[in-house]
Amino acid sequence: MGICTLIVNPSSGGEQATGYLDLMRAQLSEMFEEVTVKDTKKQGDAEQFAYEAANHGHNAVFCMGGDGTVNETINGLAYAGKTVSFGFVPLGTVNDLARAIGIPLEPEQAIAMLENAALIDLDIGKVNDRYFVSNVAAGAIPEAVEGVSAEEKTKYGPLAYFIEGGKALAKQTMHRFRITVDGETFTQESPLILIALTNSIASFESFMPQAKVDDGKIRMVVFKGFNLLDSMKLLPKIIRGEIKNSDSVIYKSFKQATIALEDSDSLITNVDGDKGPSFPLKIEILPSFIKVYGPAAFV
Ligand SMILES: Nc1ncnc2c1ncn2[C@@H]1O[C@H](COP(=O)(O)OP(=O)(O)OP(=O)(O)O)[C@@H](O)[C@H]1O
Repeated sequence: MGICTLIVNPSSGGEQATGYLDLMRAQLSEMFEEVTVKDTKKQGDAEQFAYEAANHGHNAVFCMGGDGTVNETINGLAYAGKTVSFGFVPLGTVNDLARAIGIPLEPEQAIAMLENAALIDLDIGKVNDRYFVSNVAAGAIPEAVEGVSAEEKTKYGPLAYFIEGGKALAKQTMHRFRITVDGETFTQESPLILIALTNSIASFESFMPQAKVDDGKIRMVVFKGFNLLDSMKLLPKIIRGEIKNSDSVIYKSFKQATIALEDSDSLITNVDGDKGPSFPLKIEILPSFIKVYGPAAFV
């Protein structure tokens, strides 16, 4: 049966984690001989706990938290470089990876799903020295998202990001990027670059419908500068999942890319919802890097 660690972020998703702990522990006890529970206290704890669990021979690491906790746990496992399965109960505001795999967003159902779960191959990405499971963004929206407080997230959910993101895009702060994707180089002025591993970005499940979690590819959307008319045309395309066909963006799918900033060196990036590394960015795919517990129907 093996042994596992359960990492709990008590602060995530409006502090619900502790309320589901007993249920989760009971479920994991059915699946593993021994369950070690670790509570995070601050940034970096989930990564450290996952790293240690992998190095101490645990067969699986689970976490309960938002996208930040999922990202940290994956980073810990990736740095440990051991074959360890991963599972999670989504408790955040956005939960892009859960949406991508079809893990129920209702915590009790996500826990119950583990009873008959399948292990699903998951690609992960690497941006500079950080790993990611869902997305990397650079430009106006990440700058704005940095300003979204925990209170706003709890109050408005994903809408908080859209309100701030919309305000930022309206300001149209453009940057000049030099981008190389799989050996092809181009430059483009853009207010926003989005890099996606999953179909769901910032909880928008139809953003990139063609993205599969194990297709060995990363997608990049470089927005060109746009006026009000362009954005009115773009929005229905985003909603219908057809953004790649829009004249207002450059769309690429790739395995490896570099993105340099030509006009300044201090643009904020966002990786899986939290602050990411600085430019230049080197991005690559690690195909089917880890196995994640997901609904059997997904396979
Ligand atoms: N005990 C704690 N108290 C306060 N903050 C914590 C604690 N443990 C971890 N953290 C912080 O919480 C961050 C991650 O939060 P997480 O993303 O999991 O939840 P969330 O913010 O509710 O979800 P989302 O990112 O989807 O909005 C970590 O990066 C860490 O900085």
